[in-house]
Amino acid sequence: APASDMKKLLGDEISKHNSRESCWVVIHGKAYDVTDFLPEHPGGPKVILKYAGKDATDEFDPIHPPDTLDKYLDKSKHLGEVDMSTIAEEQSDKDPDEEERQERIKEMPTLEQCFNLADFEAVARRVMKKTSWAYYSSGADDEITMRENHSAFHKIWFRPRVLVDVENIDLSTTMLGTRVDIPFYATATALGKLGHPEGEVILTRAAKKHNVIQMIPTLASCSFDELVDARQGDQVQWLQLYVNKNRDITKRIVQHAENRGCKGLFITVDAPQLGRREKDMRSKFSDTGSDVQSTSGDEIDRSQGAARAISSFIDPSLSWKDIPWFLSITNMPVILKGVQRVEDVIRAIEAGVHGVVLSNHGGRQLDFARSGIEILAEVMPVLRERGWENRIEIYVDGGIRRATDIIKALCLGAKGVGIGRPFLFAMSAYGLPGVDRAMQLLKDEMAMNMRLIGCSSVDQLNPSLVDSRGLGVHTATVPRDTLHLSCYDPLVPPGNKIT
Ligand SMILES: Cc1cc2c(cc1C)[n+](S(=O)(=O)[O-])c1c(=O)[nH]c(=O)nc-1n2C[C@H](O)[C@H](O)[C@H](O)COP(=O)(O)O
Repeated sequence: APASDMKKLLGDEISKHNSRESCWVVIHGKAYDVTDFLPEHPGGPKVILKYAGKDATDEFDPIHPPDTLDKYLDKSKHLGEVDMSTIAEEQSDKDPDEEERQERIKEMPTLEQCFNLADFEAVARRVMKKTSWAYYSSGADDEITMRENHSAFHKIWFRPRVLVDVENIDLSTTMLGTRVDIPFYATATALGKLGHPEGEVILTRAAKKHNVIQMIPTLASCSFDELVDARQGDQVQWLQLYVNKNRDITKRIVQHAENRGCKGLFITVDAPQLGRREKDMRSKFSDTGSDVQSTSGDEIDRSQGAARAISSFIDPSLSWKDIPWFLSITNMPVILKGVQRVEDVIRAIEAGVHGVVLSNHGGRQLDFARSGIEILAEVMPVLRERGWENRIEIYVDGGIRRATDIIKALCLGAKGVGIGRPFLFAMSAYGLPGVDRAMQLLKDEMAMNMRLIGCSSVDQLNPSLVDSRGLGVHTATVPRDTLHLSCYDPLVPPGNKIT
C-alpha cells in the first residue's frame, strides 16, 4: 500500500518500547528500533535510552548528519511513519539558563557592531548554548597552547617598506592549484550544528561568496553529500579525514570524496586520540556521537564530553607506513594536517605527500605543543637550506584572528592559513551573514595592512618584512622570591617606625 495509506505508528505503542530490551525512538516523524544498535552506538547506549519510546529529533540533529540512519541502521529496523499528534510533547521543564540565554539573544549587538573576529567570539560566548560554547571554545588540559597559538603572533613584528606603489592590491593566491581570493581557508571543525541548526552548509555558502576553500570535516553534523551538494559552480572543497580503524570504511570515504570532486585530502595526524578538553567534559556533553564510523560496541565514557563520544573509531595505529596506501587509493593531493616539527616535514616530503598543515589542532590536543607559526619559523629556514621550500605546500593554522596574522604567516613562508573558531563563532551568533562579515573584515584588514607594509600582492611577502626573533622565546615568569620579600625591610628613614 502507498506509504500514505500504511497505518501510522501511534505514540502509546512506541512508548512501550522504552528499555534496553526493546528500544524504539522517533526521529523526524519516523520510528526506529535501535535495540540491537545500543551497544554499537559510539556515544554509548545511555544517551539513546534517555529518549527510548520518545521523540529524539532535537537531540539527534546537531550531532548526526541526516543520512546517518539510512547509512548505519539496517532497513529492517526502520519501522515507518509515526502519527506525531499522538507523541507527547517533551515537557522540558523551564530551564532558567535557557530563559536567561534567550534574554541575552534579544540584547545581542547588531552584526554591524562587530568590527573584528574577536567581537564574534565575545557575542557567541553570551548567546550560545553552554554545551556548544564549551565544545567550540575548549582546548586541551590547561589551554596553554590554545592561548599560545594567538599570542605567538604578538612576538612577530613588521619591518614595513615605504614608497612602494600600493594603489592596486591583489590578495589572491592559489592553494593546491585552486585560485582563491585571499590566502585563508575555512578549516575542518566538527559538529557545526552545535552552533547553528543548518551546520556546515553555512560555511559552504560563505566560502563560495568569498571564493575561499572549505575543508569538510569527517565529523561534520551535515552529511558529506549535503555539503558537496551545497557547493555552487566551480567552488572547491577539501576533505579532512580521521582515519578509521576499519580501512575499508576509510577507502570508501576517500574515493567517494574524490568522485564528488574534492580537490585535497587532509589526513589529520595529530589526533590518535582526541584531547582532553575539560570545558567540554564539564558541560557533561549528554548528546550522542556524530556520524562516526564506529565498529566497536564498547561502552564510551561520555563524561569525556563530545570529543571522546564521537571519536572512538579513530585509528591510533596510523603511521608513516600507511602513507603509500593513501597515495595509492586516490589522485587527490594528500596533505598531513597536524605536523609539528621540521623532522616530520622532511619525512612528509620524502614520503611523497603534497603538503602539510603545521598545526596543533587549535590547542585541543597536546598541551604545550608549540604554535603553528612558531613551527613554521623552524621549518622554512631548514627547507630553504635544502632548496626544498617549494617541494610541498605548507599551511599553518591556530590562533589566526587578524589579517596581520595571515600576512606574518605568508612572510615566513606559508602558502595559506586555516581559520577555525572565528567562523564557528560568527556562524553561531549571526548565521551566514556573520561568516560573510567575518570573511569580509579579514579581506578589508588584509588590503589595508598589505598597503602599510608596502606590498601590492601576496607573492611579494617575504621573511625580510618581519622580525620573528622573539618567536622561540617562551618567557616563563621568574618566580618571585616571596620569602625574602616578606622579611625585606626598605631603608627606614630615621625616626620612622618599622610597621
Ligand atoms: C575549534 C575546533 C577545531 C577542530 C575541531 C572542532 C572544533 C570545535 N575538530 S575536533 O572536534 O575533532 O577537535 C576538528 C576535526 O574534526 N578534525 C580536524 O582535523 N581538526 C579539528 N579541529 C582543529 C581545526 O581544524 C584547526 O586546526 C583549529 O581550529 C585552528 O585553530 P583556530 O580554531 O584557533 O583557528
